[in-house]
Amino acid sequence: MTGFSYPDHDDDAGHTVSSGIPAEILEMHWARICARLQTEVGEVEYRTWLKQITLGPVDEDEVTLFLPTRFLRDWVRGQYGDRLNDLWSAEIAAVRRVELQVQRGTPARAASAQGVAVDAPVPEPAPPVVAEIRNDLAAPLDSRFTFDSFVVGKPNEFAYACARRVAERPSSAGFNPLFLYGGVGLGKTHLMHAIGSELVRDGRVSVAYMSAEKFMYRFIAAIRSQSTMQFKEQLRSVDVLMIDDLQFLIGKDNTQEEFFHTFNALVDAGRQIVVSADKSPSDLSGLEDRLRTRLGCGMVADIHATTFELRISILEAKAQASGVPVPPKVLEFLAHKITTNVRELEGALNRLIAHAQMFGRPVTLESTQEVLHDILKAHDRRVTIEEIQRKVAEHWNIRLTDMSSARRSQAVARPRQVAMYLSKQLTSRSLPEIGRKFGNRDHTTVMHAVSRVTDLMQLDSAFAEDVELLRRMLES
Ligand SMILES: Nc1ncnc2c1ncn2[C@@H]1O[C@H](COP(=O)(O)OP(=O)(O)OP(=O)(O)O)[C@@H](O)[C@H]1O
Repeated sequence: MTGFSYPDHDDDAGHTVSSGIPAEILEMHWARICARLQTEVGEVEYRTWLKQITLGPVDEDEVTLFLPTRFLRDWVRGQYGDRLNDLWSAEIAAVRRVELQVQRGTPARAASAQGVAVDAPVPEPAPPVVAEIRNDLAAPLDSRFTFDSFVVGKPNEFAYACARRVAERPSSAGFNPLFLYGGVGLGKTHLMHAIGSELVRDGRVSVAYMSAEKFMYRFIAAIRSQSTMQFKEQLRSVDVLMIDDLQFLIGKDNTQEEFFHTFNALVDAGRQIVVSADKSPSDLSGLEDRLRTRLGCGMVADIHATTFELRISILEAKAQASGVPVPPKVLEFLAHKITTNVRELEGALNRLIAHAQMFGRPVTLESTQEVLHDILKAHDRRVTIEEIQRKVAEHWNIRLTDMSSARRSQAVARPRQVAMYLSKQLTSRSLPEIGRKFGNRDHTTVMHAVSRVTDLMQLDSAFAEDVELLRRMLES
């Protein structure tokens, strides 16, 4: 498949001259790539590392990007080199290589939340870093998104099993189309790329993966260049068509219509379709009924919100892959704090790891709070006594009802005292109010709990660490 093509053009803007692509169009592509990266890695991660890239010359099949220091160049290459390649070639199919170069004078901003500057003396430009772009699909697949790197847990095991099944036996009855849906950053794209990579690796079938947005742009470009027949033929010649983020087609009636026909042609010819969206087919109310009906008649698999256990497993896997030791308490802390989205969780861990590597210091709970100060703040909320009770009960594995029960065994009484202590520390509730929330206990019981926990924390460092961890998790 090919991407956009541009007529020859004499550019007069000067700084980003390419072979035939107007400078303003290049800037538009670059802006779109930046916006995509920003969504993928999160605002903070983006501002810390990626915003410092500037667009250099674009030449035939090669894009040059500038960074202000060698450190940043190496970091961006290591963490985002493949992604930049993929995104550029998805924008302009002719692009084969992305070079990352150090250039004096490009803006060096703070590299960490603490404002540690990285604009140390800029070394002579190193030889350009060249990464090859794979050109086997409509949009290249991200080589990081494989089945092996996907961590499976209760919330995603069904979707994972369906994806594996399609990768093993595309077009099986009951699995066509495969419709994956779920909230933002929960792994839909990851699974689609994993299916694609698996099929392409075996060389069994031809696969085309693209976002619904890209599908629309290509369709419009084909109409403009009067090559819709060619576009249709190309699409209908693949064995597996994967369209990501289908909700983008809501309200785009002509593109929906085209997709519907492509869909029918492929399924009728026994080809596999994989689609992702943020909602189930029946809830995608802006899509035409007939399309929704067809989308829902294969296998529909929901990726649910992550659980604490899954977040821990994902963090463990990613920390291990990085080679930087991250203490379990830090992983627990992150998994408690960042609950919405795996992308953000991953971004936070990457930042910690980068910080540890940059300064040669181990990752600790303290450094985590410092380095992720802004992210944690964004996830902060007012803590309630109920929440404290729940977290403490979870931590020591007791029943929530024991927070207000009359049971006095130490296994129950101690966590209850900790919950009272934390309620005093973290909320503005009075002692009698706290007492009432713990089974109508007297305020003197709460006072006793506070002083008992304070004493114990001084005597027993492991206990103190547990309480401290809980406090950090709950703190706003
Ligand atoms: N179960 C998982 N195991 C490992 N990594 C995961 C898992 N789930 C998500 N991720 C990672 O989280 C990030 C976001 O995932 P992905 O882009 O697939 O989400 P998405 O559901 O497609 O989001 P969006 O709705 O924004 O398109 C990726 O880096 C992905 O590798």
